[in-house]
Amino acid sequence: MANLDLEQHSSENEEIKKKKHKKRARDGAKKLKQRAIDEEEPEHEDGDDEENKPLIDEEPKKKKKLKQRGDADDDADDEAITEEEPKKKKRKDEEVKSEEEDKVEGTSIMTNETFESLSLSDNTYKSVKEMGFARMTQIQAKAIPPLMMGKDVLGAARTGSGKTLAFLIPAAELLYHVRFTPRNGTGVIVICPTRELAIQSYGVAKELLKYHSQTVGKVIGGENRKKEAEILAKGVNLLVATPGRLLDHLENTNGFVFKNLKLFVMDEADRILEQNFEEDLKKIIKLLPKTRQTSLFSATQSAKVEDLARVSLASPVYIDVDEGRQKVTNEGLEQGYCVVPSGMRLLFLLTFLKRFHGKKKIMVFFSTCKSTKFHAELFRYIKLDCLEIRGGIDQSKRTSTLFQFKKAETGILLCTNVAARGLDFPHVDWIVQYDPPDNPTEYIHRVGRTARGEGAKGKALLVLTPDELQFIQYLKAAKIPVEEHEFEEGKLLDVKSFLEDLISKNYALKESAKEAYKTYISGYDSHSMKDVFNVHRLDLKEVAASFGFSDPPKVALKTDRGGYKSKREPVNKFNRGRGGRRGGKSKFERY
Ligand SMILES: Nc1ncnc2c1ncn2[C@@H]1O[C@H](COP(=O)(O)OP(=O)(O)OP(=O)(O)O)[C@@H](O)[C@H]1O
Repeated sequence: MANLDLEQHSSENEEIKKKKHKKRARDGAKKLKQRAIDEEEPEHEDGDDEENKPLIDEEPKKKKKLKQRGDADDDADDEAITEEEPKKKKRKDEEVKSEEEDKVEGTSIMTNETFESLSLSDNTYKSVKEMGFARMTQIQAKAIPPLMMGKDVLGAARTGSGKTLAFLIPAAELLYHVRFTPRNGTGVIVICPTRELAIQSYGVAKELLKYHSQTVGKVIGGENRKKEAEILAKGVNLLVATPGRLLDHLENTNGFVFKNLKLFVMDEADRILEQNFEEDLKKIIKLLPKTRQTSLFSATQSAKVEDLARVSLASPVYIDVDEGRQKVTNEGLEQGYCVVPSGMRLLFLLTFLKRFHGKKKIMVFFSTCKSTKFHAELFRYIKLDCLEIRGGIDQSKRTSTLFQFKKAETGILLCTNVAARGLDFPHVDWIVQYDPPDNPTEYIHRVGRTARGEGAKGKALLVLTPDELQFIQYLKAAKIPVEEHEFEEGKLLDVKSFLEDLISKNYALKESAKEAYKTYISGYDSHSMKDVFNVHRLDLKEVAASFGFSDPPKVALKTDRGGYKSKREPVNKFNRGRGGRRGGKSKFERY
């Protein structure tokens, strides 16, 4: 690798920095070390000490310029950064403000149409009312009537805009009107790409059907297959499933009655059609009764979804709520990016999380399971509480974490893309993409975990290395507004040598860091946008530093040295302006 000069340069800088911040280095390491030992140490108030000062300039560069000229309303923004008032009250004010702004701009996800106007059955209407919803979102107003008329629908609407009820309300009405009983078996199947999303949609379906006599169930990977088979044999009228487990039951569970299926729904259809599920889906569709209603929903669409729609939907109604919008992400979402040299990434993340720990609700995305695992282990070791959702964790633990983070007012969730789609965690303050997404589509889904629902607000931060900066052009081309935040290197926690020392001496952490380092590189190698994320441009010494190593560890790296091809998806009606490209086939399982 031709990085010798850079390495030398960075080590010289390191020396200068070390001297300059010698005292702070000692203090910082001491503090962190102390916290690792002493759990009882109280949290500092915002701004009380060095390490709690904002790491990044939380105002995007552009806004700052405006403010200097006196054009911007600066107080509101400053408040958002140094908020002292209770979180709930602040949210309410923000929601009211955002709703007003949305109305002016005509970009609200809400309509003035009411659920009452739909002439729903009393039992469905009662549940919707109890959920606290009176007016419909745009996708609900547009999709529910045709679905209730028995039409096939291909529906696209931005993240957090109420797609779940858009397909579940017609499903509940259908089962009610055809008087499904457990003896009739399954009348509606909803498939979801992840287990957590299936669990969540099952929860919404149960709530919606709680006054109906029809039964609701779920079959998902990682749960007890035999128990599921017994429940299916008793008759599940509305079934929520992940593709692999559904196929397994369709093929092997004798008592599973699906010959009466009336409606088949694919949530996050574009994700389901990606490589891991496409084969399963083809087999599932072959096994299901041909005369049925079908609908596909997602915030982002792909050419494959269009192809599937062409072959499996009969005269479908195409609904694209956001067509023609100037941006594809939510109004209440403030999106920024930070350029952080590879070797400083870990310190950056640690400093960021320490600042907001106990005050904000934060999701941090990593590219691989092993990297998520390592960071969770490291953070817990140094008493920075966090939760994790990723592959390789027992499903019951994943499920309890899902509900724990849903309920939490504040907290940190480290996760892979397994949490990128569809999950509805209330009031997430920050989405941090520590490892960049594979493409703009994945970016949209990740940031869609915040600013969800009517008038909600949230912030998103993308961490890029200087070599990855070109990704911003792709985001802008996909109508995703991101602005740069400056961060001050001098505000990083000066605990580099403390972490290196810790990791070199703690066997378990060291092994975990090695695995994380290895999979980070192989994951990087499997990026579909090779022009932006080129594994050959990685400086391994710097990468190693971001896993707490002073030198790259000796691990066997399985990277493709044979050159790269960019797998771009042709732009089509549904991906135009919504990411525009889809992740190519991954050689490595990234979550
Ligand atoms: N009519 C409504 N009025 C107000 N809030 C609603 C309404 N319908 C749904 N919501 C709320 O909006 C949030 C987002 O809904 P939902 O999870 O269905 O979004 P989604 O469009 O499926 O998002 P994603 O694309 O991320 O899967 C949920 O908290 C839901 O309870």
